[in-house]
Amino acid sequence: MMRTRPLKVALLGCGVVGSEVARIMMTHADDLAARIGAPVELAGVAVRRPDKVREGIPAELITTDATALVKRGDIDVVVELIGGIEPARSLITTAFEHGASVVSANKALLAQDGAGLHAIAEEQNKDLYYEAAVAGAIPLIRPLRESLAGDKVNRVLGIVNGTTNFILDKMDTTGAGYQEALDEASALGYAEADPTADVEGFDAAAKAAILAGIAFHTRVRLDDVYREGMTEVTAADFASAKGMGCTIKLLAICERAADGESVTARVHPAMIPLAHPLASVRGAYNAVFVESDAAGQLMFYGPGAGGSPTASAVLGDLVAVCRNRLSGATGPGASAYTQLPVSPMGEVVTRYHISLDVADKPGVLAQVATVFAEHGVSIDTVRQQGKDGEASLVVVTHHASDASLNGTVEALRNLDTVRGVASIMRVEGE
Ligand SMILES: NC(=O)c1ccc[n+]([C@@H]2O[C@H](COP(=O)([O-])OP(=O)(O)OC[C@H]3O[C@@H](n4cnc5c(N)ncnc54)[C@H](O)[C@@H]3O)[C@@H](O)[C@H]2O)c1
Ligand SMILES: N[C@@H](CCO)C(=O)O
Ligand code: NA
Repeated sequence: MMRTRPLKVALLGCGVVGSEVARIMMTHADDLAARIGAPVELAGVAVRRPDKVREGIPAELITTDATALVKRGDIDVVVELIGGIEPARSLITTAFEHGASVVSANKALLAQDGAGLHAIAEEQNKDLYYEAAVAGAIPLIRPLRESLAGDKVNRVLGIVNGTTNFILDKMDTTGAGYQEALDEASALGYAEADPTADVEGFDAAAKAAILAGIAFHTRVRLDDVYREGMTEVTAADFASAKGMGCTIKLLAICERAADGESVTARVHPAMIPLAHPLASVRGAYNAVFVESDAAGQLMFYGPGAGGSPTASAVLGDLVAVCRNRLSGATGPGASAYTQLPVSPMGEVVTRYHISLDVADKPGVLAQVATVFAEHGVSIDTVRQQGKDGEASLVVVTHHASDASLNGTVEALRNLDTVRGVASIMRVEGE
């Protein structure tokens, strides 16, 4: 039976995502009410610029006082779409303290203080949902938190940032320049307010922290995630990748150690074979593989950024939280009981593609090979191309630890015959 008293929703932030959430709430009000079992009413919208025209949103709902809105006491659900750490954190905390549950898309905040926010939500017996925070529209948080709650996840690997995938895809397929592609991603609403978060890998690292925490039932914070952005990836790197039958993607990789005693989480550009499904993830799409004991390998794929796709995930959470309010229940809270340590990047084992500029004279190849051997890094292939007395040497290794690889590269730099290390890139997906 339909309850007639509406559930009241406060929207904080009416930008790319917030405006789409408001639009869908208005245009799909009847369907949402039928699915929830009660009408949902947009009770207030906190904005920074009140004079901006916001089609479809009654002017009397607009306020610049977000704190007063979350303190009203009659709000059932606060939807936080401001982004950033403050005032988002204080507003969410105040919302819980004044009786509301919270839906957020704020990965930066959740990666920094998810545990603290979950603790307050639990204390107040309220929900904290954030499907939109990782991989946009793709259902990923809920499958990990609920569908896979009976399985043991060992690995989560994928593309979790739409902006950088869009840029790398453009650079690879159209030869577009980095800045041109970034400007287009920003105009399309994919990039963060400060796109440094995207291109330097902070956004993907925040998502990796959230995913690793949920997947391995442990606590992983942004600072625990090894991070390299994609600003240094060049057209020459793409040419090298092509030579190897690969392309380059910015990957997030979260792994449980083989002995099960620790985990790692990392974000960096990597070469992947063109035949790998991640190679054909184009534009702002995301794709994530989850590997678990019982299920085996699962792949989640879909739009990873943009107003409308992200709003889809927010609305899904809103419906779930509203249903919980009506039934007097709360959804699953934080699960960090395993308390596994996060190992440093040096312990990660993977393959490497190293491009060196060397002198083209007898014995150089042997010298270089000796350095690899001395550091216990086994070489898979070597390709040499001469150019005017100098040569370019491309070495692809077998699996080795990041620490051994770093030691190798440092020693190579000290060889007189090595003029420079042109690029080092990890090779994944083989
Ligand atoms: N755009 C996407 O594709 C996407 C996807 C997933 C998650 N997210 C996340 O969703 C959130 C919102 O992203 P967005 O793309 O809509 O950003 P946006 O910059 O377009 O919107 C944020 C809005 O919040 C407003 N705002 C800032 N401080 C405020 C305050 N104190 N009170 C009221 N309003 C305030 C800003 O004026 C702006 O309009 C962020 O956490 C972002 O990381 C975005
Ligand atoms: N800026 C983010 C938005 C989605 O989280 C991205 O490009 O993936
Ligand atoms: Na998602």
